[in-house]
Amino acid sequence: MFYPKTPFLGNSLLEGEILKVNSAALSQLLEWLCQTPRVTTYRVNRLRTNVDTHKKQLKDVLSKRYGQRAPRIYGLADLPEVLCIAPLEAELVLREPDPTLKEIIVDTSCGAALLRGAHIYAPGVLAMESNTQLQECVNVYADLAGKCKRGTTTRYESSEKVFLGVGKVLMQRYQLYNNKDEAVTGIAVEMQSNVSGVPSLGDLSCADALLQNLPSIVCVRVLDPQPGERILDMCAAPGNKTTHIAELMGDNGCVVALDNSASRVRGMQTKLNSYRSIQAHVYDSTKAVAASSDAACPAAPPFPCDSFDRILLDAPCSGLGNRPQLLCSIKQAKVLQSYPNIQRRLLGQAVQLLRPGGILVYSTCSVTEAECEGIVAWALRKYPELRLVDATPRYGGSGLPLPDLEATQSSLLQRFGPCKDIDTVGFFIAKFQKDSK
Ligand SMILES: C[S@@+](CC[C@H](N)C(=O)[O-])C[C@H]1O[C@@H](n2cnc3c(N)ncnc32)[C@H](O)[C@@H]1O
Repeated sequence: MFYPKTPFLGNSLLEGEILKVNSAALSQLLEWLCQTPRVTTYRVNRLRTNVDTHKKQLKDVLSKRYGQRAPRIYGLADLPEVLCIAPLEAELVLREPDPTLKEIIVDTSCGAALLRGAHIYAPGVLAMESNTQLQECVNVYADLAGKCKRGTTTRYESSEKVFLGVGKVLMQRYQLYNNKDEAVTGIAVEMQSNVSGVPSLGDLSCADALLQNLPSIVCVRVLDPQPGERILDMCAAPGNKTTHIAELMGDNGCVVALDNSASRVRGMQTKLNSYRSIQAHVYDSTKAVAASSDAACPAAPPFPCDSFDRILLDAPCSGLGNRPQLLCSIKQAKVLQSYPNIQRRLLGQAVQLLRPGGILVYSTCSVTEAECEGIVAWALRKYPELRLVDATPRYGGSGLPLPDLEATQSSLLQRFGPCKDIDTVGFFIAKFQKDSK
């Protein structure tokens, strides 16, 4: 069965941008990006509930679905708010399509989500064969070639379609494609099983617990927010790290959440409203430093220099760490090359806004040297007042070596990449401290 070994379908120009110095590690990285992280993680909101109570609720859901063979739920030593769901036993993992079933085709981003346990939402369905009935089981494929037209009624033949699993149809063709006036929403196909072995449960996020990638959880732990502090989250939407910051502070202190996308800030507002410590603003963080530093610290941006105890810069990035990537949506090298520029501008503002002795965490869900270690090397050159501190708790590996980053420095960084001990998305975390004056 065909399965990609690179998300770039052999676009060597783009591949060459990813690891320019550590190019020997590239082919392993590309293949790893195409594979699915098999452990599911939820972050429990311990301001609202107890982890054991939530574990029991998850256990009930899994037992109802898988009976005696329900996958294990377990915690992690340094992250008491985390619950992990193990993958299914090997015998329960689907390998081949059932030749008696009809087919549906989904786009590659929908395909990636279903490999991580999601169901299929209506916009992701490209093709459904005629006469497919409600409740009928179908083989689900992703279209890597990008040539399947939305609404196709016949079987889509392509050497670049990838079998992903079997699902039960909840919406028929006319519901998916006949309504030209408004976008169709909701679950179109409920997955029964997939080829990755991640339980197909859909997103069980609720006010008590959030489905979140492990490195994102580790990132906020590395920031180590403390009750009563003033903390800036410079690129906050959809607010998943912001709420974690507030939870670790016991909702006691001030978390300023900025994002330059009005729609994304609107989208996270309801979630943030239940935390009294969080204030969100639509704002361009490349302009977050006030021209004059005379005034007392205002409630809204721009802010005077030295205003924050800790800053999280979870920067806009290429997103190349997301897994699985069946097909990368970035097609041009210049798009990849554009990210370090905005990352440097945001980091420059962060250094000014941080008080002496304060902590700055820089993170990306990317794996390119330029967006990760390259930014750290640049920051250490440009801002002598910054020094690296160990990015703990440590679940990922060290940073990659670069000519202008000493080995002792890269060992303080945390990079989530191909690794035998932990199977998660690609991610990068650097922790800096600003010298006390
Ligand atoms: C990686 S996402 C942040 C994810 C978020 N920290 C979380 O964990 O939920 C990057 C965000 O940066 C925002 N962004 C991009 N440029 C920005 C800018 N100049 N100022 C503020 N936010 C920006 C984007 O709108 C996007 O929401």
